[in-house]
Amino acid sequence: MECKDLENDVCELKEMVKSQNKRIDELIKHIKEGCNQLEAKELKSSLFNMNPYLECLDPDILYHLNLDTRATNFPKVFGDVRFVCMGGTESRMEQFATFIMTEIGLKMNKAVRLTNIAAEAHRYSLFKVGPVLCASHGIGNPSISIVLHELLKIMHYAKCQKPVFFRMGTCGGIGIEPGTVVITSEALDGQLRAVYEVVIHTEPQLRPTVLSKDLIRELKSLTEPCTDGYDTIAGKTMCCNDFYESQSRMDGAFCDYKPDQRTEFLKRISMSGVVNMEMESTAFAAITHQACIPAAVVCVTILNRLEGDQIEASCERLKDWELRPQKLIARYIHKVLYGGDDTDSSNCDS
Ligand SMILES: O=P(O)(O)O[C@H]1O[C@H](CO)[C@@H](O)[C@H]1O
Ligand SMILES: O=c1cc[nH]c(=O)[nH]1
Repeated sequence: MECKDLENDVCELKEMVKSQNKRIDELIKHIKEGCNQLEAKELKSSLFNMNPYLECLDPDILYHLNLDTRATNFPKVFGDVRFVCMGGTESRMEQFATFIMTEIGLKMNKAVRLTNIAAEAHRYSLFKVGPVLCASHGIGNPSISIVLHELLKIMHYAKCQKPVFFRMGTCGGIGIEPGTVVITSEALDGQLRAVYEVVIHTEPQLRPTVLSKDLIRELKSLTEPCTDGYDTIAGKTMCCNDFYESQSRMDGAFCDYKPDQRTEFLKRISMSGVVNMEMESTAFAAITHQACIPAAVVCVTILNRLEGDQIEASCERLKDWELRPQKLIARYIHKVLYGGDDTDSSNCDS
């Protein structure tokens, strides 16, 4: 390489570092200041269809997160949140919070651990890293729906602008290599309907499960097939209300069907485009859609259900696989924060 080329490269690199540092400084300033109080007074959150009776509550107690609107200044503490990342377990979300901190250029003393804001409630975990809020949601639609209600109220009270929600999970793959990452294109319930059923006053209400097509496209564009070393695909997800019978496993405590019925079921759903099964995507998609929040579900397959029911991968392998959805979502967040991208999409039109 010529000296001149080298000099040019160094100059370019210096410029890049300078501009990144500037963005990081802006980010830190924004976090330190929280929401400008004056601005916050005039602003409303960008969420739609919120409960009109919330205005009557003073305080509103977010019981499962150990937060209340009188004790916490929501705009100040949560006003800068732009990304809400959710996953089943507390340890995954703490790990992601620590990972995303480095990814977005924030630092913490190595001897210090992130604080779980919701620890005292002993239900879910909640970690805040600058504009990223990380929450665990437990197992199943009822569990994720409770924490989603409370997270949406946080966004609403904090007057958050255009937050984007992600679920990063594990799942059973249907006919795909374990370790594959699946971005959900459609979230279907156990009857293959693109709805989330909520029974209110004994009547079932069917709410559409709509995920952001823009976000799916954007996430797909951030995969690096040649260097990632695994596939990332988009496909339909079946959301089941149970891990065993609803997912047609033969290894639950009860089993009223025969192996050939299991095979027929898995092949049938595979033929209809289902590539994976998990347990929260319909509630996640419907609830975020109801508030017009763009959202995406990214799960790693930890077994191929056409080959068995038991999860036989080692703990090390599972840990490594769990990182895959996290890396993709981190790339998205990094791009939005530093790539000059705009998250200006809502989840109401598709
Ligand atoms: O890995 P998480 O996010 O918990 O997701 C999947 O794993 C759990 C079952 O083991 C269900 O919650 C399912 O949706
Ligand atoms: O098979 C699986 C694996 C993870 N999560 C599920 O719900 N099912």
